[in-house]
Amino acid sequence: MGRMVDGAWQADEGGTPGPGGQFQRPETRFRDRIAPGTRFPPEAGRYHLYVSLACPWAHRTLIFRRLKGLEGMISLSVTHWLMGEQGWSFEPGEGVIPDAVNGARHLHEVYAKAVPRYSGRVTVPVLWDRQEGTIVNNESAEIIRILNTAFDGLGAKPGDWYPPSLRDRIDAVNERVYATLNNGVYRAGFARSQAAYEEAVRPLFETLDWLEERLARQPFLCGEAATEADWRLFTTLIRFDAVYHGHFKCNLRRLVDYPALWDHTRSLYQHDGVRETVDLGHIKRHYYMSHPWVNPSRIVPLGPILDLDAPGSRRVAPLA
Ligand SMILES: N[C@@H](CCC(=O)N[C@@H](CS)C(=O)NCC(=O)O)C(=O)O
Repeated sequence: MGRMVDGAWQADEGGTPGPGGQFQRPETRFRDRIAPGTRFPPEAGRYHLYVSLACPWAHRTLIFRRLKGLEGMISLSVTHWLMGEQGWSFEPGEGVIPDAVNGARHLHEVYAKAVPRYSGRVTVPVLWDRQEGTIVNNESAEIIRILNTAFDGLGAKPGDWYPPSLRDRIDAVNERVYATLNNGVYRAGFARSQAAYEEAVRPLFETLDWLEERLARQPFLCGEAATEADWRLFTTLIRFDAVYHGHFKCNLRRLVDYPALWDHTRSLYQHDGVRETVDLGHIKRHYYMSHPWVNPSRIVPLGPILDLDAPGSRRVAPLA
């Protein structure tokens, strides 16, 4: 891992822990929107998405690109699974899509093109604008909102995954799921003290219990329709038994031990085109090989065996 300081790459070991050994996630830097009449108007063929198939935050944006049928309008690069000394790269490998826009070998070159003296972390996802030659946004929560509506006038697939009538409910679920689960798995896995680890794992499983109870009563997190909140949960849960349970020590229970959550995960996985966005090979190799301070042998476990194709019972559709 590493970071940029004044436009130059510097290797490090995954950020600075807090005083109690807690993992601290830094703020993202590029926060613009795509909207008519702005510096970044909606246009087919203008924007490019950089993702890693391993990363749950980038995975959200890949899913929204698919849900909204934007493959023909927004081009894609996929990094190599290994995040090594130089950070994310486009070294050849199975599933890697090289950077045809900027010709970068490493993602940090893309950040340096946007801001030559950039200081900060070099993360995926990145939404790039070919015309201005810069980064529009590198915050997944915002990129999925952009993809959800910005291209609707240009022929994106209909469907609002963040409908006004459900926003309060979606925001409330997102807040808890982000703090204790999406980011909670990292707080557990990157903790540098026993106390920091336990402080992360206990609320994480309280949230899983709370979600299980909710999904036993209703098909989706905010009621009868699937929403953004379900997709934000999905990208963490699809990685749960394969990496967070072992590599990040989130092991009080497995996802498959929660019948409703496991059914919900499979239902989303089986929704139109979503399984093609899931690459457990990239996911497992990335985590087990990229964090040598967590897994010094870099051995990638063979299991678990997961039957993701066992039929899920929920009919995934946004609010009509
Ligand atoms: N807030 C960002 C977080 C993205 C993020 O942390 N991505 C990780 C991969 S899972 C990354 O690229 N980390 C590299 C680093 O921190 O150096 C988002 O949600 O878009």
